[in-house]
Amino acid sequence: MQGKIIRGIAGFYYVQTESGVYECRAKGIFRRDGIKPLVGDNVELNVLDETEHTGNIEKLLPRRNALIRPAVANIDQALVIFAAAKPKPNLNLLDRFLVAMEKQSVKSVICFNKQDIVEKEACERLREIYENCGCRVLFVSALTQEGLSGVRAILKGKTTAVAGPSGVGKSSLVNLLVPHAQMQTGAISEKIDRGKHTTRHSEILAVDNDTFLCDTPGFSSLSVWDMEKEELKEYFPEFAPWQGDCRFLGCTHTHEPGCAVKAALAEGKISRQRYENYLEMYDELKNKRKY
Ligand SMILES: Nc1nc2c(ncn2[C@@H]2O[C@H](COP(=O)(O)OP(=O)(O)OP(=O)(O)O)[C@@H](O)[C@H]2O)c(=O)[nH]1
Ligand SMILES: [Zn+2]
Repeated sequence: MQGKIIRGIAGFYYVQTESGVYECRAKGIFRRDGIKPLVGDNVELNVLDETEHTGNIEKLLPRRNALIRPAVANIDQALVIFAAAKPKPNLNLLDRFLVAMEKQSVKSVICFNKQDIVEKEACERLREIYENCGCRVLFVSALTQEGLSGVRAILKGKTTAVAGPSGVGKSSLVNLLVPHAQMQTGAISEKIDRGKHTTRHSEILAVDNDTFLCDTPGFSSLSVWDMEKEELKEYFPEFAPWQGDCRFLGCTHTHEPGCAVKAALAEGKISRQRYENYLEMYDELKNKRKY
């Protein structure tokens, strides 16, 4: 039987199949291939006990991708949720997340929640900042449910990593998108009490048979990346149209004369907010060996 690992905890993997969730071990896989199964992996499993719903994972099916942070396989896209206000969106944090996803070749969709408590102008401002960043930008309200059908359409048929800082309404949105979310996680936690005391791992919620949401904890630990400072500019898609016009090959767009990215910035073609966050991250990467 085939299924998808939706949760991994204390050596057990919970595999969603057509006939429900199976609690599995994966000893053979690790011994044979040295690969640790990830949440999101599609697997071939062998049922051990049909009434107990236990099994053994026999084989990992080929992975499309495997993210390091969050540790999850076969992600199609990321939905990054911030509040348009309350809390005021930390755009520096948002840009860090977008960079982390770009680096892992995963497209992000930006979702600003709490649309109901902000003026239209505030939304427009946010839209302008992110209009050229290569991501779709959605405005929603978990309170009024405005914009929710747009989110549903984007999720349909895909496995989406959902991320966002605390207090932005992530749980409220996930509960609307997956009405049985509480039940899905509750049922598993009940079976394995220890789960409550171990560190939180990524877990996947089934919206329907081919639509999955992956709740990704650890959002604030995005400060150190494994990259050279020269690489960072690749992850700001709005720089791409101008990169080739800089005077110097390998221009970092920070201090060089004849920089076409800075010229585009001066003309308002690149968002100042985004550019400043680029500079800040660049400095951080430049200084990282000092720490
Ligand atoms: N006005 C307004 N308030 C909202 C909306 N969505 C959520 N809230 C409120 O914002 C607060 C935080 O919502 P949660 O869903 O718990 O947020 P969270 O992001 O899951 O936060 P953590 O549990 O800390 O991770 C709650 O008081 C919600 O009622 C919204 O669309 N509009
Ligand atoms: Zn340049």
